[in-house]
Amino acid sequence: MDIVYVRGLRIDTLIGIHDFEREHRQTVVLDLELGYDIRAAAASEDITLTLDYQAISERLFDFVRASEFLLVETLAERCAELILREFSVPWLRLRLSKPGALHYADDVGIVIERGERSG
Ligand SMILES: Nc1nc2c(c(=O)[nH]1)N=C([C@H](O)[C@@H](O)CO)CN2
Repeated sequence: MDIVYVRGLRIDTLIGIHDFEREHRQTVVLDLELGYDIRAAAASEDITLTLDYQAISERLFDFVRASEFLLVETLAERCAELILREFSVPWLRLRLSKPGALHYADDVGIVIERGERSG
């Protein structure tokens, strides 16, 4: 299985468990690895036969900036569900980073894998 990836997708959103986080937007950063067989697209040059990373990025941008979750776990899971459902992706690895969360840490976040990875 080949991988189509997006790295460093920055989106401002409301996320966090503390009161101050419910009033001030923060930046989250998404890194995506999406499993797909890209051979048909490579043979035909037909974008409809692969994953359009621009379409996926723009859809996630709209979803995340409108969200107001408490936990990074919840946002990551909802993003993964959306990609699997709307873009027929069989497998993905998603890293959700919240770089401004802790002033004494460079970055915090979560990495999840969903779906079935074959070949
Ligand atoms: N596993 C998690 N731990 C914490 C989260 C989270 O979303 N998942 N969130 C917070 C706070 O919102 C922090 O990001 C800001 O102070 C703490 N722990």
